[in-house]
Amino acid sequence: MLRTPRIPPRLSSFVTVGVCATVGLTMLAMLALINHYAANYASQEAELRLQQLSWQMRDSLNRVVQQAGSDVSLVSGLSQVRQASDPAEVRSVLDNLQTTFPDYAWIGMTDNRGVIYASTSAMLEQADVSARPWFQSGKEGLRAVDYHPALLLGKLLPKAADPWRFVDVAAPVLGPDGEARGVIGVHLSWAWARRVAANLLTPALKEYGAEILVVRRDGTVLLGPAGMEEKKIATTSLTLAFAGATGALTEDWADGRTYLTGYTRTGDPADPASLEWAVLVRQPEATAMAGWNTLKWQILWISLLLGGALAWLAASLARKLTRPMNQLSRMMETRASGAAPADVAAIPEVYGFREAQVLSKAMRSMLEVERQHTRTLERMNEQLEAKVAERTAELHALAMSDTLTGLPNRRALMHMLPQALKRAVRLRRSCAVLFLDLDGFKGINDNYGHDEGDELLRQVGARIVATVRKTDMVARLAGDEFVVILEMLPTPADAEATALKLLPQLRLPFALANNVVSVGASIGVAVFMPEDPLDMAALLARADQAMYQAKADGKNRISLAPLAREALALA
Ligand SMILES: Nc1nc2c(ncn2[C@@H]2O[C@H](COP(=O)(O)OP(=O)(O)OP(=O)(O)O)[C@@H](O)[C@H]2O)c(=O)[nH]1
Repeated sequence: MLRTPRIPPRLSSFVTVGVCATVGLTMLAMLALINHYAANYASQEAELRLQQLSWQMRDSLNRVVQQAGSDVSLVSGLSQVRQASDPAEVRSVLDNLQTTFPDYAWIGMTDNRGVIYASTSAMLEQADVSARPWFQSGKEGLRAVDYHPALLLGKLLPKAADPWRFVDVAAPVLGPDGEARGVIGVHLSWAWARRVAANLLTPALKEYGAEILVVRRDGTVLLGPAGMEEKKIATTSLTLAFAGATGALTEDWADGRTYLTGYTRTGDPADPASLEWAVLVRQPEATAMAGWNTLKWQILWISLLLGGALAWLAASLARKLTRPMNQLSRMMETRASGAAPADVAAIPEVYGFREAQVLSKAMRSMLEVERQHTRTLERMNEQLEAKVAERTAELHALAMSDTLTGLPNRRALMHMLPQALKRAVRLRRSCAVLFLDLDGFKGINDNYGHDEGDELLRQVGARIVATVRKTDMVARLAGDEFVVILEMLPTPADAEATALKLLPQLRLPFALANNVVSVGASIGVAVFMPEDPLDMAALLARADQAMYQAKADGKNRISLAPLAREALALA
């Protein structure tokens, strides 16, 4: 089976596809890398932001609880409190302390039995709080008591937007003798924690759905989004925070959404004056990554546009780079197909790049050399043809002429006689053949030698030519035989007249090299009439027979052959 040879792709297609594929693959690789690294980066950035926010919240909570602890320690150490004999003295100190930090909702001092001895605004004085955890733990030393709703004070304090919730800090009061005198306790309004959270959550963070949660070890949300407070949660971030870790992660929450969550823990488990809470700052993943998603689509579109532009640029560049090669290859194809350009100018001189320039120059010079060779060959061919024609003419002349006399020979006669006959028919003018044979020529040869005989033949030929008209043809057949063709005869009798004119001319003496000789001639005359058949052989035969007749009649005379129609009649 014949296999069609595979046609390789054009250089421009090859380069264009190659460059476009490279650009495309590079763009895809870049997009994949950008997608991977930038998404990771965006996610890490968001997580770090949430983690930092949780740290800020943690630090603020720790600071306030510590501050409360310091304040309680300071007050419990004051001599006015330790040696107080009048509740008013202690109350004035406590009121002063409250003014320094309005979120101290209530500060009070008990006696050893747990009865309020003095308090801010004398609120709850003489009330028994011995069962309250802050009193119980405060007797032991500086202690913090976790978030709890207000019991007794809830009714006494002014109404607030949220129900009163407290965090308590308490410390024992020792008399000058070192004996316990009671406990000082501070009820820290939870509003403070809400304010800290509100301050940390900037409008931008709120807009992107960031939320701060403060959660107790049992999972109860102390502070958080509406609807979640005082409800329990259980998340990985919560577990990690209470395990003492801090960081951020992506996790699913009970509401079915995925959040990025920063987590940390407040307080110090070894310090009873501190409070342990988990601080979680969460943001829905969709909003946290919204900026990145927008950016991703922008990058994708820009990449596509850039890729398209680059591919177009690459294709244009490839076309520009390969155009010179294409021009050259097309030109070579044209030449190879045989439709060669006329000259060197048809091969363009290309300057696209060095290789193409070198190639085009080489091709131009090759073509120039080829053109010169062709011209030389053409010239040589012309010369050869001219020489052949010359030689052919010479050979033709040689073949057609008698070497001794230079007159046309038998071959020439055979060639020209038919033409003469055709002319006679065409022009309706008769022609004639004189068949002439010298008389006594053999004797000249025998007596004076062959050279003298040759000379005689030359002079006889010349004399016949000189006697007849220039338009008449004189040929030497062989030996001492000559034939004269007479054309355009006005009448058939003119042939006889010419023969009679020849006889005396040939009888005149011939001056040879060494001798002067005289010969005669016998001439047979045959006339061709325009209506005669075109039979050259018959015409010659009639002339020949007439010549023999002249010989037979005594030589040195003419003999007229019968006309063709007469000869036919005789036959
Ligand atoms: N010198 C010379 N002689 C030739 C040439 N060709 C033929 N001859 C001679 O010419 C002679 C011709 O013979 P013939 O025509 O019989 O001789 P002739 O003496 O003319 O006889 P008739 O015709 O009967 O008068 C022969 O002796 C040939 O040898 C030639 O080229 N040169």
